[in-house]
Amino acid sequence: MDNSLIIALDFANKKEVEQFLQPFGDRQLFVKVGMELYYQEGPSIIHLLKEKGHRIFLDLKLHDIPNTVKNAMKGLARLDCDLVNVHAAGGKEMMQAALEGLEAGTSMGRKRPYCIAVTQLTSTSEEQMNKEQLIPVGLLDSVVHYSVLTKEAGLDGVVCSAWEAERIREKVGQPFLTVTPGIRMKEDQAGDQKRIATPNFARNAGVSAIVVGRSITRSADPVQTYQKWIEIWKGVHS
Ligand SMILES: O=C(O)c1cc(=O)[nH]c(=O)n1[C@@H]1O[C@H](COP(=O)(O)O)[C@@H](O)[C@H]1O
Repeated sequence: MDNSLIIALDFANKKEVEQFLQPFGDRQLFVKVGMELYYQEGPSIIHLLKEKGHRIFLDLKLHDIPNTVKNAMKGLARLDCDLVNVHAAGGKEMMQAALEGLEAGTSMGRKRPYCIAVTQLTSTSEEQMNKEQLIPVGLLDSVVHYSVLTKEAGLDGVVCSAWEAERIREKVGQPFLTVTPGIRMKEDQAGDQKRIATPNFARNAGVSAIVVGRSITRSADPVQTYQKWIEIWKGVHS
């Protein structure tokens, strides 16, 4: 998992995914399938990506009562992805249930997928969190609090912004994954993301993996853009 650049395949259907991946040839990538794509294509998109040898983060952000999450995770485990996630706001019992489900659904002899929890979405600002969620603390404190809860539930790490990763490591220790979306080059549009950081910043903050969507998928030459991102992320141009 460490030092991965995960490409968010936020596309409407399988055809768009194939068009995007075609110029990458046989190159094996770490890709993320989120709700936009999974709700349209279902398990078949996972089978297709696995056949091509890609590693997969299945990002469905489960958040429901523990029993429902447990049974849903049991089914998702059978897809044999590398990484899945839940919302930490669902609580410790729900997160423990997610793990139980994953373990129950993982075939004998296989390793269960890593399971991480979303703390505060990278599209959330401190002001929004205070006013809309009525959480009366600083955003960093909320993210660290959810990270501690996630660790106590036995999960493998969190989704957070690069700004919180160092503090989480100090508080929670290792091993604990910090997977960070909201990554942008200086010249990129932030769009709906509020807590953004550059790949250089993320690397210096010691995050485990970055998630990059539109900066690569919507670029004029995705293969070249991906290559540029990889070089910066891996520190070739640092
Ligand atoms: O769980 C996620 O992957 C996720 C959590 C979060 O807090 N913020 C976030 O942006 N994401 C996902 O990461 C991707 C970011 O995409 P871009 O903003 O296009 O780079 C999207 O697929 C989001 O669904």
